[in-house]
Amino acid sequence: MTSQPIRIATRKSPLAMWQAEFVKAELEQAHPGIVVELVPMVTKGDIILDTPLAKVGGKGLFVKELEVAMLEGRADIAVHSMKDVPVEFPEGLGLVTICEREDPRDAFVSNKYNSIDELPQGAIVGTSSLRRQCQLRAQRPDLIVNDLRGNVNTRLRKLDDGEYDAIILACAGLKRLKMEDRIRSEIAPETSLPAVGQGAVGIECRLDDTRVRQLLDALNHQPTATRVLCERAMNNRLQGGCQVPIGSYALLEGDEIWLRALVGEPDGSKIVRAEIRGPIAQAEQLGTTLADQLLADGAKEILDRLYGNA
Ligand SMILES: NCc1[nH]cc(CCC(=O)O)c1CC(=O)O
Repeated sequence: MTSQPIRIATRKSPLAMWQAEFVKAELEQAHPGIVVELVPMVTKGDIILDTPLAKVGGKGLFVKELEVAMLEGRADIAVHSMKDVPVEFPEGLGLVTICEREDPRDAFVSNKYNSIDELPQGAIVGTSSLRRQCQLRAQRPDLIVNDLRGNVNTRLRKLDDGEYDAIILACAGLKRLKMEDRIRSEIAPETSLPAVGQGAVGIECRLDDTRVRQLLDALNHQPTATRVLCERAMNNRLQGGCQVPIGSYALLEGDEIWLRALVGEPDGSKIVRAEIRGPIAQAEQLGTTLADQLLADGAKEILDRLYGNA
C-alpha cells in the first residue's frame, strides 16, 4: 500500500508548479521510496484574467477545481499559497500541513526607482491587491494605482513593457522563482503589512485520508503554522476575503506571539490598526480578540460598506 503514489493537484502557473515540486521533493526526502506525481490543472482563476479578482468572486476561483479533483479521488493533496486559501473548506477536506514560511514581505519592483519614497509625484504603480493599494495610497495619495493581473511572469512583462513605473509583488514568489534580482527593495511590514498567510505554503487533503495525513506530518513547520493560524483566526472573524483591504502579520518572540493587523479603505483614506501580544498557546484566540478590537475601532463601518451591508 505504501507504494501507492501520492498525486498532487496543482495549477500550472510557474509559482504553483514550484510549490508542488517543492512539496514532492520534501515528501520524497522525508519518506524514501515514496512515489509522488503532479496532476497539473487549469482553474477558472487562470482563465479569467481581464477582470479585477475582487470582482469575479475572489480567491476560491483558484482552488475549486483542485478540491473537486480531491473529492472525486483524482488527486490526493493540493498545495496552496496560504494567502490564496479561503476561510472555509468543502465538507471532507481540510488544511492539514503548513510548511516553513518564506520572506512574508511585499517587494517593490521597478526598472527606474529603488523604493516607494523615490517615486515621483503621480507615478503609476501596478497592483490588483486592495491591501497593497490601500497602504500605498495612505502614504502617497498622489500615486496612481492601476490594476495588474496575471501570474508573476506576466506582471513582470507588463512592467517591462512600460505600463507602470513600479509594481508590488510578494518577495516569496520572486525568491521561489529565482527572480530575487527583480526586487529593488523589500517593503517593511510597518509600510505594507503583508496579507494573511503570505509567504507560506499549505497542504490540503481529504480529512479521512489517514495514510496521506501521516506522511504529510513530516512537512509541518509548527512555528509557521502557529503564526499563520493566528493571522487566519483574525481574518476569519472579519470574514475577510480579497474584496477588502486587510493586512496581518504575526511574529513569535520567545513564548509570545505578536500579531499586527489593519483594515482600510481601498483608497487609503482611512486605516484602522491594532496589535496584540500573548502566549503562543492562545494564538488563535488572540487573533479573534484582535479582530474584535479592529471592528470596535472602526473596521466594522469599512467592512459593512465594502460588503454592501450598510
Ligand atoms: N495572489 C497571487 C499570489 N499568491 C501567492 C503569491 C506569492 C507567494 C506567497 O505569498 O506565498 C502570489 C503572487 C504575489 O502576490 O506576488
